[in-house]
Amino acid sequence: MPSISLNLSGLKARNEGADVRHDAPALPRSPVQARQLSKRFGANTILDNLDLEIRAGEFVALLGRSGSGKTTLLRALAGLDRISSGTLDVPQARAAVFQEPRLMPWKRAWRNVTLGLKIDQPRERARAALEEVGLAHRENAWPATLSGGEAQRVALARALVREPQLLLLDEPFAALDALTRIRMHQLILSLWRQHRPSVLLVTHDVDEAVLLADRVLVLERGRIAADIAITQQRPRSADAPQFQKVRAQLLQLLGVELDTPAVAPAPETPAPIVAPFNFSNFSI
Ligand SMILES: Nc1ncnc2c1ncn2[C@@H]1O[C@H](COP(=O)(O)OP(=O)(O)OP(=O)(O)O)[C@@H](O)[C@H]1O
Repeated sequence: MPSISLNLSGLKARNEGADVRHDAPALPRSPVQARQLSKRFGANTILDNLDLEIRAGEFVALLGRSGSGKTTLLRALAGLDRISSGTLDVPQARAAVFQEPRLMPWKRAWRNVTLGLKIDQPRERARAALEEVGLAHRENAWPATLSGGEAQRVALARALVREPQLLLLDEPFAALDALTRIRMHQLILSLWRQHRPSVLLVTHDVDEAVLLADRVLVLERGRIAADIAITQQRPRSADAPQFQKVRAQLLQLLGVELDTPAVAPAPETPAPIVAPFNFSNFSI
């Protein structure tokens, strides 16, 4: 699998120009391999000698408290930011979708899909990608006329048209309403099944992670603190005991106290009207 190998252990390695190579390894390798990866902003170490591997076609979700460095890691994998030290192997063919669709408002939907690409028959390719996300009929729409979900599907089509081996998703469903989010979950799973890229999904939503991923990672203090395989068959029900067990485990890892009363209030005490804790759609 073609990959760029970046050895960015400081300025020296970069200046020597020996840090980018195209590998043709004898053994099949995981498309994403990070070893001892660190990212510092000034005196702040955000990623601290982190090791990460994502196998071909694997769907991985990344959870972590706010500020734990999830986006920093995703941006490094996307090649948007340089790492401070360590090694990082990522496929050349990669694409990212963010919480905001980031469409150019002065370009029609289909032009946004192929923006920056030098390809034959761009319009046909854009149309095919838009069709995959159910938006072929909106190919001529201006971004301002699209709903939030539609705009996010255009962003997804823009990623798909690049035929990524690695698809990076940074909370792409967070700004959508609950119903649209459910539809987007179904869409992303069906696209993943069809194209089989490796996926890294950054999310705050524990349920979303358990619903979609093969593996859920928890980022803490700059490293992967937990790596949990989700073995439940898809489609997954959030009501299944298996689902609830993993959810509880992840919430505990994320430091969320589940404050459920062990004993019902005595009958003579006026019971406060409190809605039962609803695990569904719990996010951090
Ligand atoms: N360009 C930057 N310059 C300085 N500090 C930064 C920069 N980008 C991120 N940081 C810091 O790195 C830390 C991690 O940020 P990051 O956005 O990766 O966290 P996150 O886990 O994605 O957070 P959230 O869940 O709230 O989106 C934060 O303390 C942030 O302030």
